[in-house]
Amino acid sequence: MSLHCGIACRRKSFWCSRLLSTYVTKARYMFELKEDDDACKKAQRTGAFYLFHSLAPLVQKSEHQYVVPRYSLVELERLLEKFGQDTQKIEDSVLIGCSGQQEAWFALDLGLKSSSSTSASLQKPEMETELKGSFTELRKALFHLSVKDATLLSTAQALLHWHDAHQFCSRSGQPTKKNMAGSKRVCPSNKIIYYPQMAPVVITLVSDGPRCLLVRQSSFPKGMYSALAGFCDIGESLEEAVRREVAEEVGLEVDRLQYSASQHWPFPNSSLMIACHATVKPGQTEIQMNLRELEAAAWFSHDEVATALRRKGPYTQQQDGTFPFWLPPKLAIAHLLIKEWLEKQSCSSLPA
Ligand SMILES: NC(=O)C1=CN([C@@H]2O[C@H](COP(=O)(O)OP(=O)(O)OC[C@H]3O[C@@H](n4cnc5c(N)ncnc54)[C@H](O)[C@@H]3O)[C@@H](O)[C@H]2O)C=CC1
Ligand SMILES: [Mg+2]
Repeated sequence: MSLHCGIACRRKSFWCSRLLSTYVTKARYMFELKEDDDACKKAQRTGAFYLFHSLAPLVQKSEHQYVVPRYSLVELERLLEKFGQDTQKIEDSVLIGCSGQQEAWFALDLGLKSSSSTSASLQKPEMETELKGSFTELRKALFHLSVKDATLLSTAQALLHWHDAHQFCSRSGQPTKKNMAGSKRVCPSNKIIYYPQMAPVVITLVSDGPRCLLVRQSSFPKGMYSALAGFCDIGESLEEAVRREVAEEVGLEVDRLQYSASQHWPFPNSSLMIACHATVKPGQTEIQMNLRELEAAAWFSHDEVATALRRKGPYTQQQDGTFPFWLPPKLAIAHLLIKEWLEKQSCSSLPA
């Protein structure tokens, strides 16, 4: 079936947008902006810009939630001029999304130096005063943002980070040049194209029936446990990665595997988290923890998990010196896996 609606389209666009849903129109508009530098530059005139400094997003802190300010192209140009900067810096911005009304959204880092612009990085404190906000490390800001803003800023930070780390061709050593949208970089000398990358990571909630397995790495905040996670090795299928990670980290063999959902996660670089439920073989539940990877691993009952999910932060040290047992917040896909497991447990314990 043809993707086109069959009606003559006078718009100078790749696609005819009549009769298409808002979602499809948006997807095709994004495609056009990634493919066509002129269209993307034009979209900047009516678009909105999110600002970063050295990969930390600008947020305005209010009592309950952080707000993310956005700027028009004119406001951004004025800001750069005020700080004695070349407006050419705007060419470093990357496309991160668009609204249903085709307002394109961009992200720009004012602190990072790029090979395509000669502008110096801007001073953070002066910018913060001018913008009445603060550039806050994404890890800290993420859980104070709405899900929509958190998702958008995660995408933005991951893309800005990738561009910062891929300014030179790994074959010729020459500076690479980004396209206007930032969906790729090209080496002008040998035409090699570099595309932004994500590393696939499996995250698995292992269950033995009445209990689920949760683990801690020493880098986790005190008291927090999560599902088992690990980067996929090259050449592995999703199923093989889950099996290997569980065996490597806790010395168990998984039996059945059920895919749940996936999520982009900006840390440490940019990962595609693929979340699954798995069960261990009956009677094989003895954990043999890999001490190079984990600090703790244990089986938890339905009630222990339900209590931890209800627990609200801050998770401060208790009188006996320990920290309360708590679980990743809603935004993390680990939270979804744990909640799904709990719900399944509750259903299976209901009288028939
Ligand atoms: N969104 C969520 O709910 C959760 C997300 N995660 C994320 O999953 C990621 C993976 O979990 P880990 O247990 O740390 O993985 P892991 O068990 O594979 O161990 C990490 C080690 O794998 C190696 N490694 C292999 N490929 C790598 C790559 N592409 N990038 C970085 N290191 C690589 C490194 O030696 C690293 O120290 C974490 O970085 C974390 O941010 C973890 C738990 C919950
Ligand atoms: Mg791991």
